[in-house]
Amino acid sequence: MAFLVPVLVGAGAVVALDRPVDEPQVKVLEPPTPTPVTAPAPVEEPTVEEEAVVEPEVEAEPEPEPEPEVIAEPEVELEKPAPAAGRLARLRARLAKSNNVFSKGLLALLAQDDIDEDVWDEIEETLLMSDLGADPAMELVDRLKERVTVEGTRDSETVRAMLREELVAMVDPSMDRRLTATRKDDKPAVIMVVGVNGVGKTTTVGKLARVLVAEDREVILGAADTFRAAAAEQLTTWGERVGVETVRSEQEGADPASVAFSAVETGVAQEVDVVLVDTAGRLHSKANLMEELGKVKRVAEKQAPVDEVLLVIDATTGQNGLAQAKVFTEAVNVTGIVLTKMDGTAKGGIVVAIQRQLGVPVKLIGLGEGADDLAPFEAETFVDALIAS
Ligand SMILES: Nc1nc2c(ncn2[C@@H]2O[C@H](COP(=O)(O)OP(=O)(O)OP(=O)(O)O)[C@@H](O)[C@H]2O)c(=O)[nH]1
Repeated sequence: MAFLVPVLVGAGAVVALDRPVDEPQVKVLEPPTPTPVTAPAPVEEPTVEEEAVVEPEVEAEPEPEPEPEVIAEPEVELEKPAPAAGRLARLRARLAKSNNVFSKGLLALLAQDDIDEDVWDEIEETLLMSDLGADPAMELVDRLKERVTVEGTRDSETVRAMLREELVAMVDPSMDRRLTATRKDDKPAVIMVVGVNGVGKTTTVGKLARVLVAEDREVILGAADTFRAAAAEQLTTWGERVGVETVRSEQEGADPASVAFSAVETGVAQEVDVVLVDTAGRLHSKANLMEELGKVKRVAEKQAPVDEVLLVIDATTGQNGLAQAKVFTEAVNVTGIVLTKMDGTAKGGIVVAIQRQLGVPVKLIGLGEGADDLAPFEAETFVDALIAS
């Protein structure tokens, strides 16, 4: 399945820049400085008498030849991000902890000759520990029970194939996980990234910019996280590494909606493909902060429609993260989930739980702190990684 519609440039895509690399990469929003209006000085026509008293012209010293101006070309080494296609397969080893639960734990239990009720309980418990959620865990146990009865004797390959089939069905390959990242109606695609504190929003925006650059898209970043002082700097650095401009405000605590507006405005003017807007982490329990998120979206939409609102969830927070997520889906129309920190958790089942409870597909997963450790989510590749031997 293609990750982004409709153009997918494969490996080795050249990073396209629409301006020379020595231009400043940061657009800083500053109050406009009033331009003093000065009347042009009247040009006086010289009179004839005046002309008569003009001293004979002394030959002026020849002006020294100006030194040719040397423009220092800053050494901007642009990085070439890894292509997005096939990333999940390449990073599958990062799911080692989840793999331990499914492949080592679950498969061993299922491969036993006699699976009695105690073993089925243990299977269900293992599924619950992976954060699959109570209903899906029960459903899966029922499906497996049914199949084990029908299949009779089972070798480990049959069991693996059976579990794979059932898990893939639960992760649901039919969900539309494509990310809108294509211009339409002469406007850039706009993607907003939201979530609670510290889940990895800024990092995700930076990594996503690289995914898009790897696909030859032109991107603008908007640092609408005006709450955390370092966030704009962090985002700017991510952008600079791949030649992407960041629109930000130098004023701490500036109105995030106005930064988002300016970022989209810049994106429209520069005719880029995608504007990525980072927002501040906020507690789902703070109604005013959730309202602010709605405002950021509305104000940005005065320039161009927001196509995607990606909710970032830290996979290690499990079911607690789910409760937070619900509030976000009520405040803004969340179109996709980014599950971060999947490299550090055994709770791979959270993918199913989130999709079931929120009705929103997981579109991307974070598998590490490295710049290219963000992968488009693919149901089958994900399940294969979980049950790999
Ligand atoms: N291991 C791992 N760490 C990650 C991943 N994604 C992000 N992180 C780390 O999580 C930490 C927080 O990331 P940020 O991007 O600053 O989080 P944020 O949501 O923007 O934070 P606030 O703006 O304070 O809400 C950083 O140390 C990231 O490197 C991931 O997929 N795996």
